[in-house]
Amino acid sequence: MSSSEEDDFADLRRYFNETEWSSLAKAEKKRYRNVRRNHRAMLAIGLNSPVPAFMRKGRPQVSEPYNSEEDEWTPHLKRFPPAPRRFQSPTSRPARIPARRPARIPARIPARIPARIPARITASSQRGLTRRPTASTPTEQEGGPATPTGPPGEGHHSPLKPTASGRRLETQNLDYNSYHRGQNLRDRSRVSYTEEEEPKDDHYFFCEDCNDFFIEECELHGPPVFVHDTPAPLGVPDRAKLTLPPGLEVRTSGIAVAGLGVFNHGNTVAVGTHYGPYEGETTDREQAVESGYSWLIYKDRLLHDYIDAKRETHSNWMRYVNCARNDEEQNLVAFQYKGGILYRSCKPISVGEELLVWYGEEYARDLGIVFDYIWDKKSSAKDVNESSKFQIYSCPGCLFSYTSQIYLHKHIKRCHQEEYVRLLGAGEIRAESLEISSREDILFCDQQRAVIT
Ligand SMILES: C[S@@+](CC[C@H](N)C(=O)[O-])C[C@H]1O[C@@H](n2cnc3c(N)ncnc32)[C@H](O)[C@@H]1O
Repeated sequence: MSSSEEDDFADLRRYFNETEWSSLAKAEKKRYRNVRRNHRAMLAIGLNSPVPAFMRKGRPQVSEPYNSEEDEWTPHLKRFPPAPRRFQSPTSRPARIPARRPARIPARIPARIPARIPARITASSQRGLTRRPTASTPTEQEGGPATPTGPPGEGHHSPLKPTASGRRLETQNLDYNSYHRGQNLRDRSRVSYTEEEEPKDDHYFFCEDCNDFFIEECELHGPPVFVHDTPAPLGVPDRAKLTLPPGLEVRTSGIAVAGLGVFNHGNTVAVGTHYGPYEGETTDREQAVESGYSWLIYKDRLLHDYIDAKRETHSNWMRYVNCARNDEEQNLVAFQYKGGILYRSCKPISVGEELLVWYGEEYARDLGIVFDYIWDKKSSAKDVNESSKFQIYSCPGCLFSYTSQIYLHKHIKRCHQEEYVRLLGAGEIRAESLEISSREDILFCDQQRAVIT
């Protein structure tokens, strides 16, 4: 890059003033350009890429040059939470899936899951952390370090981990422990950091248009739009339905086996519309795991609550929102805001369309929810009528279900040997079509036997 190109920072003018820019070394300027280019490239191909710290609005102005390790952690930059995660295609997961463990609670949550408890409990991906210089002595609680030696937060979690706000605590700890600071050969003063929970790490909204966080209002699009619940006294029968905001209704879901769901019957819901908070009773882990209606709410790194909407008398309409089975279907994102769970529309929701949020892969799996493993754009469920055409093929031996019979048969072949042999004998399965390719994401269940290939 020529020096005039280097000095022309029009592309990065949003993020630096002239003084800051001129104080940067050539390599640092190049690096910021690369970071921005990579971030955009990842977004362009549909990957979840947290907005690099220097590109976030509201970053504090600095009086010294930016640290070139900013992408990992820059002490003088305030850290902002990573972008909320969206539906993650099951095909992006490793082919082999751990057997189901009944005690797991999904953090219905992407980690914010909007992280769910392996039964719909998840951690908030909208978590940001700051650190302050101090000595660090790791202590253990819930299997994780109280004062992790490495930085958590954005940019360091695998984008393939399940959670939009639904990351599991174990995953977080793993990330802390496995984090290694990049080597920097340049002179710099070294300090050791103890992690300090940024007190307002769930005080951010996210603008779907700018792909950026904001606190009170987005610079370009203003304050967040909220649709409020209809007030209803706590404890009255059917309270959850009474709280439905105007324009929404509860009726049989377009997903064949899902029970009730929430539909838009008012005007088209614009992108960036907020609902919530999710209402329910604070409960313990055991009950949350059993419920099917709980979210995990992070209070700080080590403490969390479980909010359970099982009782219709003590919850709101959000308990009826079902889980999207694929990217196309998802029109709501769950995230943690000020200690509660909000849903935000991530695409326009037409009249007649069902509201569908992503619970987090693990939680959904624990609930036996069907994913579209062989998602075909041509037959995508764009509306309720189409989605109700889905044929569900359920495994007689476990909870897993598929939208393709051949995938169900492959699952039976893999996990339920006796049933497989029986179906073969009865002529209900034809062995020749059941080769399992390494690219196929066939679920293992806890009744898994020998793998027959
Ligand atoms: C939070 S509740 C949603 C409301 C629920 N449908 C009802 O009638 O009360 C979660 C439960 O709905 C069902 N569910 C949600 N999404 C589903 C999906 N995509 N496929 C199948 N069942 C689903 C599961 O039984 C799950 O335990």
